[in-house]
Amino acid sequence: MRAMPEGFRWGVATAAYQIEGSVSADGRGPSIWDTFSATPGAVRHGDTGAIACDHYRRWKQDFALLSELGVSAYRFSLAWPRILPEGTGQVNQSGLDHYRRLVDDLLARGIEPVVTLYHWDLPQALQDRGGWTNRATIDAFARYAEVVAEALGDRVPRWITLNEPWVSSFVGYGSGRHAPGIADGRSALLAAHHLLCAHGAAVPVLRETSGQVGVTVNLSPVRPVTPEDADAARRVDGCQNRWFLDPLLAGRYPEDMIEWYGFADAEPGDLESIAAPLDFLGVNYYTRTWVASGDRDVPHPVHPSLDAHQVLPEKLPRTLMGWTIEPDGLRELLVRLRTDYPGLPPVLITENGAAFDDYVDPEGGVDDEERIAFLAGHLSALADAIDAGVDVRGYFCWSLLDNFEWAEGYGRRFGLYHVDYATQHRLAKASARWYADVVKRNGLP
Ligand SMILES: OC[C@@H]1[C@@H](O)[C@H](O)[C@@H](O)c2nc(CNc3ccccc3)cn21
Repeated sequence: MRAMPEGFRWGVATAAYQIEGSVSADGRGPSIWDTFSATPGAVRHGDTGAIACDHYRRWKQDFALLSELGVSAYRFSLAWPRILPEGTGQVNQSGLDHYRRLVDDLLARGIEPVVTLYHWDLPQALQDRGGWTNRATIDAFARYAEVVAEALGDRVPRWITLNEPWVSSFVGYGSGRHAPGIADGRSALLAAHHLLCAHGAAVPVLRETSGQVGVTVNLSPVRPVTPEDADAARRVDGCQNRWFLDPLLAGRYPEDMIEWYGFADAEPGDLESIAAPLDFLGVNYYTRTWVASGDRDVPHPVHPSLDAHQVLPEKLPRTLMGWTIEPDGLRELLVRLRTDYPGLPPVLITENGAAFDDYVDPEGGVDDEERIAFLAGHLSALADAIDAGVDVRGYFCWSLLDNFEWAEGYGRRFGLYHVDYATQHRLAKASARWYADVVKRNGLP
C-alpha cells in the first residue's frame, strides 16, 4: 500500500472548450479555438469543439460520475467568452449563472471546485486586437478575474489563473500548431510575457476572495540523447520549464535564455507582479523531453522546435500521442523543483494521464489496462517524491471524459469515461473503477 498524506485531494480535470459544446448558446462569444478549429487543416479530421461532450447541457449527469468516482475535488475551466463575449465590456449573466450552478452543485456533493480561469479559449475579439501579443490583454484578463471573483469569490476554494502559458504562447504563437495559429518567435515571447503579466494582475484580485490562488505550468524533465546534446537540452529546458518557473517563483527570467532570445520586452514592475506569492503551484506532467541537436537545422532563435530536436529513445514505451511513458520523470521534476526553487509553494498535480487505443469490446466494456498501468506508475513516482520531502497536496487525473484533444481532435482519448460522440453515452472504463478504488484507499493498493 502506498498511502498518500492525510487530507490529500483526489480529483479529475477537464477544460471548457474540450467538453462543453454549445458554442453559441446563451450569449457565448467566439473564442480563438472556434476560429482555429474551423480553419481547414488546423485540426485532425476537421474536428471542432462545437458539440464536444455536450457537457454544457449534460453537466449534471457528468457530475454524478464525479460522485461515482468518489473524488474530493474537480478541476474545470470557465469559458471567458461565455462570461465576457467580447473579452471586455458587457458581462453575460447567463454565462456566470451557468458556472454558479456548476460550483453550487459540486459543493452540494462535497466536491471541491478548482477553477481555472484560462484554458486557452481567448475571446476572438481580443485576438482581433493582437491577443496575447497585445499588452492591453493583460488588463482585459484582470477585469475578467474581477468579474469572476465578484460572482464566485465566496464559494471557490482554489483558483488557477492560467493553464500552461508555455502552450498558449510557444505553441499558439510560436509554432502555430495551436490557436491562434501564429508561427513567429518574437510573438511567442511577447505572448508568454503578457500571459505571465496577466497572471500577476489576477493574483491580487483573486486574493480578495476566500479562495487560494495558483497557476498551472506544464513541466517536462529534459534529457540530452548524447552528451554532445547537453547545450541543446539546456536550451529546451530553458524554453519549456525555466522561462516560466524563474519569473513565477524567483521574480526573474533566466539569464542564459534572455541572451539566447535577445528578450527585452519586460517593463518596470512586470517581474515583481508576476512573482506574486502563490498558495500552490499546479504542475501538469505527461512525459520527459529528449533532445538531440545533431546536424539538424539551427534551432529557432526563440522556440527550439521540439519536432526538430525531439529524438525519442526507441526502447521506451509510448502513448498514442507518441509521448514516452516515463513515470520517474514526475519524481525527477518534483525533486528538481524543491531543489532549484526555495520559494516553492505546495504543489498540486493538476494533470496527468494518457491516450491509448481504447475500444468498446463485444461485452460492452473498455478494458484499458495500459491506462491503469500508466496511472499506477505515476502515482507510485508521486509517492516517491512525497517520501523525498516534496509537499504535494493533490492529484488530478486528466481526464474525466474523452474529449476534444485540441489539434488531434477526437482521435485521442484520455478519459476515465469513454464517450460515444454519436450518442453522447458515457461508459466507465476499467480505469474509472480502478481510480475510484485508489481514491477510496487514499493510495495505491
Ligand atoms: O494533451 C492532453 C492534455 C490536454 O488535453 C489539456 O487540455 C492540456 O492542459 C494538456 N497539456 C499537456 C502537456 N503538454 C503539451 C505539449 C504540447 C502541446 C500541448 C500540450 C497535455 N494536455
